[in-house]
Amino acid sequence: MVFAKNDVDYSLYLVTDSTMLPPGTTLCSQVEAGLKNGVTLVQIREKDTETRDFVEEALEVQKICKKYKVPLIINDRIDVAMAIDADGVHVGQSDMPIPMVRRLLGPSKILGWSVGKPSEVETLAKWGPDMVDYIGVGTLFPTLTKKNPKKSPMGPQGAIAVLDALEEFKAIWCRTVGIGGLHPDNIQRVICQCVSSNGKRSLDGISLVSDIMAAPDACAATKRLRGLLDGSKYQFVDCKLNETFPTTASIQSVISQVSSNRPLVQHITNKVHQNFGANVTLALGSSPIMSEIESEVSELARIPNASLLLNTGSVAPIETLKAAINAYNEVNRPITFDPVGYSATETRLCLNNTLLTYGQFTCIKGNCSEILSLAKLNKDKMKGVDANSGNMDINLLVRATQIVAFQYRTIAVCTGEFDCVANGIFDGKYKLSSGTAGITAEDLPCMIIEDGPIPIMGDITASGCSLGSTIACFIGGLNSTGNLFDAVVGAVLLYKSAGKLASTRCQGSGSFHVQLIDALYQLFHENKPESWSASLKKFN
Ligand SMILES: Cc1ncc(COP(=O)(O)OP(=O)(O)O)c(N)n1
Ligand SMILES: Cc1ncsc1CCOP(=O)(O)O
Ligand SMILES: [Mg+2]
Repeated sequence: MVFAKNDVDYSLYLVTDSTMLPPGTTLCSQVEAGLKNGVTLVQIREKDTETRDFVEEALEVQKICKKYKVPLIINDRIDVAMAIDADGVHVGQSDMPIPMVRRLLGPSKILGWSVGKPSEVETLAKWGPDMVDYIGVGTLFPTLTKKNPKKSPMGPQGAIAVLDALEEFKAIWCRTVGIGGLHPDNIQRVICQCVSSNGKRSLDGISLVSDIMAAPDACAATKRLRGLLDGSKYQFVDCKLNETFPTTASIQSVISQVSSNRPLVQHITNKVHQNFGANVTLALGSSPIMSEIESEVSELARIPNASLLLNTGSVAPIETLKAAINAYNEVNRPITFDPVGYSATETRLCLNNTLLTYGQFTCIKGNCSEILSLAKLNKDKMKGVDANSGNMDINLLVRATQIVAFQYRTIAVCTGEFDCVANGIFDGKYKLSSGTAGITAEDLPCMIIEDGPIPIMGDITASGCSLGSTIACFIGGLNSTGNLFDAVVGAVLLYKSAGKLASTRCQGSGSFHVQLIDALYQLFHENKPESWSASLKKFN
């Protein structure tokens, strides 16, 4: 049986490994369970098996694949593939060179290549459409299955760079599967986020080993994976995610919800911000808890209207941060991420990037330097953690905010003399292969909030961090019918107006701290956004 290459379904690609079989299962029983429940492509990968045994196993698996009319790919071993007339081969960067493999296999067989960086895409594009049919993009996340991996995990952002390269070098024919550490808790996020910048391409599927091969119930495991792939809606917070633009009326509704729901806002933040953040949270009718205790994050996340603010100014142990992200993602509660000093040092860059690949954030906020760095649009290296405000070009900042929102599938906030808020959530929708149907970052809804310069805002500590507290209160306090974009824009509008009001009432930076809390308290409890001083306008 020869499979037409355009008919290959890459959506759920099982790679075998008989070293992790649970008791009472066999290589063939796990493969058949997968095929019965939605596996669409199989690769036999037996790294430590003698050739004779490998051939016999491959023939057994081939029989089952034929029964379900699913192609069988052989890992590494071109000789075995030819010997049993398999449907294709997968090789990596250190295996036999692709042109040789293609010459041995002939033009009709499926040929897959492991790709981890754009330069490898450039090579396959130069070879043209008769060489590589699909690429395994990874390793996405840490995994114990592949021994001594040569590269560190690339995360969704690394996969986006590969997808962008396929578009840049016009390898339109080439299909893609993500691989490495893929499990139900990250698959939807990967498909959602891994979209090329031109919006035209997302992964064609996911490839995995242990989630099925090590599953005591491979049928159930496969059914769960199939459901995630076909779900097409990643609801990572339990709020309405539509694309309407915020108004003062909708912001008034948000404040009413926050006031009645009194959200619990867990702060994992820097020491300087803790006290002020707690007082800002209280002023906004919410309940702060400054906890960095790993063992209680799951319990806190399950409290009604719980909301997490993760500020990496001075960090809790990374395992605590990861546990918190997991806990809030698991129960679909919002996380506001403030990557303080994002790329100011290698340490902060590594920490923040690790966390950014680790979970889904409802809102990512930063000053203009941090957002420009996140969007890879920063010209000079960040210095310290202060915003390099200067006379920034509004178009550049809006573009950067939209790129961050698009790439992290989040609501991005860029703070400075004027604030930008862009909505990259796409209503939680995702689709294999065709990305966002051509919608790009610059198409994202973006709001500008202005109230003129408030220089004294930069003369106190934790003013930027406390906008994070405000956002966390607003998105945490929403009803399930609440609108996230309204909530984040409302938080920014309130904070900017309160800052302006406080600056007119204070005698210096000491009293500004107090006046800012009073102004937040007053504007929140009055709840008359139409009378606030800051202006709200659509950018596009
Ligand atoms: C679908 C898919 N993607 C990547 C790999 C890894 O192949 P390779 O880099 O050759 O490493 P080994 O699998 O040979 O250890 C794969 N096998 N399948
Ligand atoms: C073969 C391979 N190539 C890159 S990661 C990997 C193993 C993936 O295994 P798992 O799905 O169990 O993480
Ligand atoms: Mg290999």
